[in-house]
Amino acid sequence: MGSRVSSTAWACSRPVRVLVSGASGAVGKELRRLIEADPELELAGVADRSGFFGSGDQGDVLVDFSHPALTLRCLELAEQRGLPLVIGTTALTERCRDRIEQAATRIPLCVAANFSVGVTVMLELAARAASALPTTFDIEIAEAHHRRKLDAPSGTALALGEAVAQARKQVLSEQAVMDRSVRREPRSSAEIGFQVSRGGDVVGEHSVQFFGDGERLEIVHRATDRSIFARGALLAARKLTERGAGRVEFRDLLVGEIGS
Ligand SMILES: NC(=O)C1=CN([C@@H]2O[C@H](COP(=O)(O)OP(=O)(O)OC[C@H]3O[C@@H](n4cnc5c(N)ncnc54)[C@H](OP(=O)(O)O)[C@@H]3O)[C@@H](O)[C@H]2O)C=CC1
Ligand SMILES: O=C(O)C1=N[C@H](C(=O)O)C[C@H](O)C1
Repeated sequence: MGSRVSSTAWACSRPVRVLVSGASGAVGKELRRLIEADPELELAGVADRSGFFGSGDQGDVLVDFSHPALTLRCLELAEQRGLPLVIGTTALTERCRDRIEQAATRIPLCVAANFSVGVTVMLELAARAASALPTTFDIEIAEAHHRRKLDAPSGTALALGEAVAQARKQVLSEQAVMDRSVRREPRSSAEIGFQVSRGGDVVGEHSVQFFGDGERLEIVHRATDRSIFARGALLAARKLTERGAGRVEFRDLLVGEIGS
């Protein structure tokens, strides 16, 4: 994936300059490591809690894996400078989401809760299973992450919830059950349940379970190396530098990179 030569790099015969937001974080470190190892990429500037990009940081694309407060500043900067923007940060606020819609009319944008190839395919498999199985099958989504993670359920778990809800023509917010301990009633088949585990150094695990009578179908993804997210985001970054304004889904940027 990462070894492909981007047409931008050829056309400009210089590396693609990447601004990294959240550079001191776990994914930010992976991004910096991959950029430094790739002659077609150059680290153009960094931002984290202690400082934002300077006026001298001239980039071709901005990649953000940080916190919604920093994401908002990245959206403002990208819009001001007309920079393509990749957002991996999860638990985005309504303000961020509104700003994303606004920015997408002016700059190329890719926002995904999970930049791994495996989860991108899993989202499609989960939707397919939800529409293929009878609606009597009960859906539960489970996720586990490292002890440092702030948001719950993960952005990926919520995206999986959206995928299965849409496939069943449901609205996730009306069917999501986050805490069963406050309920004293049998489960309805329309519910979509969520379970969250936090501990240790788990990179990220997600499962969608379809419980029938006498059978259970499970779709599981386990991330064991955080570089998968950074690699996917840098692929998106290169591709965005070749596109015009508008929001694009990560799965659409993978066309031609992975199987159909
Ligand atoms: N889409 C995907 O594929 C993936 C998404 N993620 C998401 O990316 C984000 C970052 O994850 P991860 O790298 O593990 O997190 P870390 O906690 O390791 O890093 C967070 C980064 O954001 C900065 N930051 C945190 N809070 C603030 C704040 N209030 N204002 C400004 N900057 C802040 C930190 O700066 P400092 O170090 O100075 O505190 C750090 O650079 C999360 O939202 C996570 O869910 C994670 C993995 C994959
Ligand atoms: O915070 C993390 O680590 C991760 N966050 C993303 C999410 O919230 O879905 C993706 C991945 O699972 C790792």
